[in-house]
Amino acid sequence: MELLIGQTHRSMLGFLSKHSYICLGRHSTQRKLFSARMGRFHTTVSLPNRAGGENSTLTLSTVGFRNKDNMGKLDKISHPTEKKPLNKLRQTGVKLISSRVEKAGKRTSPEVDTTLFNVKSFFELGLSPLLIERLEKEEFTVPTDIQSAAIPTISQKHDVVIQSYTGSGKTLAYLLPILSKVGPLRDAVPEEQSDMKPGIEAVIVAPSRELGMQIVREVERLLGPSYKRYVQQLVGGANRLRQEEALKKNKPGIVVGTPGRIAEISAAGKLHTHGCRFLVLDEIDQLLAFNFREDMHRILEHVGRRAGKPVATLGPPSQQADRQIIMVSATVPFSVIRAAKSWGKDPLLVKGKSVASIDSISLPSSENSHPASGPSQQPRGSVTQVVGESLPPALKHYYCVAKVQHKVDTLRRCVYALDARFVIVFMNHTKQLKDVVFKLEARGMKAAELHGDLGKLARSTTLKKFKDGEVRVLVTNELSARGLDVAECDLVVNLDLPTDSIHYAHRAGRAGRLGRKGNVVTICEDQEVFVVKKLQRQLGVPIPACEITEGKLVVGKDEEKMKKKEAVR
Ligand SMILES: Nc1ncnc2c1ncn2[C@@H]1O[C@H](COP(=O)(O)OP(=O)(O)OP(=O)(O)O)[C@@H](O)[C@H]1O
Repeated sequence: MELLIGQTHRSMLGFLSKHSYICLGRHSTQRKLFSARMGRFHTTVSLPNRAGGENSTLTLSTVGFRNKDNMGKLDKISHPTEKKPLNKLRQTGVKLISSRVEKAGKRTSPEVDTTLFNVKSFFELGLSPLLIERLEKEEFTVPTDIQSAAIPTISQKHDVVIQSYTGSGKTLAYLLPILSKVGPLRDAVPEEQSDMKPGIEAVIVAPSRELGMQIVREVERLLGPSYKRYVQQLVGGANRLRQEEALKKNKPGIVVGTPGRIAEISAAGKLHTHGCRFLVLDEIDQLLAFNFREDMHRILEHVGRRAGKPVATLGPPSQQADRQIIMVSATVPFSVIRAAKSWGKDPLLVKGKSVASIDSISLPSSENSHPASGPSQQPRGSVTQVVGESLPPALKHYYCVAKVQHKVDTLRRCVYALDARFVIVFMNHTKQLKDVVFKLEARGMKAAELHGDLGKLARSTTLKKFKDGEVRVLVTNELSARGLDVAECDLVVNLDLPTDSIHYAHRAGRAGRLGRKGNVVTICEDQEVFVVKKLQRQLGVPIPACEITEGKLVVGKDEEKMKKKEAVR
């Protein structure tokens, strides 16, 4: 068992405190953010954005950083309170304050003003009125932290990496600013542009069909029943001809798909994305994996590429395209930072309630030695964050020692002990899933398997049954670890150990979504306990031992006693 990421990410604990926090604005003028709740404007200092010119560089002086010495200066440019109509709200800026700044050879302590990220309604984020209406209809009222920070940043046309824990609402964080700019719910456009048929305006790439389909459903939900056809799925495993026909007939503005299928249809000349404005790479760290390399190359070369210019003449990858690139994941290793530096223009890292310049993040020397030309390498063992930050705060973690022949029974007793209703069980080998399902069903527990070898229909039927509560235990492999959103999932069980803490985090994150309570139980053999201990150290969350006694999950103080008890079973 290889656990690779611990040392490096521990050394990166202070990473965010090392780089600059800066202020953004739509134009290079001062911006005001209306806070309906506070009933006043906040002043922000602006950052030259992409629209403002490609040569504009981010320097601390151009962005008006705030430290203890210049705080007074910033305060002096505050403006009187005043209520503004909705169109003024679209001028909303995102405030980024220097956290640590070299000044006279001395570093000042971090000072991050997060007031602008504390908005209490989507209305305050400057989204289009039609989209706000749709959000209200769908009962989305309060933005999550990551949405409050990411939406204005993306609206300001910045290339971004969005990092926030699993189940924190990252999908809407990028969908809303996109739908505010393209499609039937967008902001009003100048009359001369209103008749233009723009073609594909946003390409969203996800590493699995399930995640792709889930994103499609989220877009459809936002668009409402009348405009569903504005989004088209291009996932593998589905009929390609039908997808191509739908592209021709419906002329969608947004496509969502897996790298292979998007690249395939694009190579066949059936998908025209040169004019595309947004490229979203969801679960970016997984999309950088070797198996996606060729397809990702094609996508990056073609989506939003300036028409008529061969790639070779366009210079570095970041200057080859007019698109805005948005990369998203709960876990952001250095490979993602490297990709963002290479493909983005002055990219920003939006993380929780803060925004920072990615260009100011220095990569370890081994990472710098890789040419930043594409997603060819997937450096492991380095992350820009404590992986524990990608875990929902309300999740509880335990491990339970069991002999291999008792694992399924322990699982069953664990489900009863926690009275869990929606259980996702992770295993490493597809062949063993069926056996576990068989054993659970034999003991009267409704279970089903989900893995990549099943056809698309079987996969979606199983998933639907699970979401509808017809199946209590979903036995699956790594396929379901990324992005799968079953809101009610209250228990995740690792029946096999995950390969590292990043995999642990994504598996665990299927439970405890959007602030809900949830449990993660790792069932392992005695000789595997040291791996759990290592995961615990790397994740920075307690994973105490537990046992199932008399129908209850008992958290053990005396771990040795528990191991001995299991040994005599
Ligand atoms: N502002 C909101 N109000 C209510 N529900 C929301 C809001 N934002 C998102 N949600 C819901 O929260 C759930 C989780 O969101 P989402 O799947 O985007 O999380 P995520 O951060 O992308 O997770 P992961 O990292 O696991 O992919 C979804 O069901 C989504 O519809």
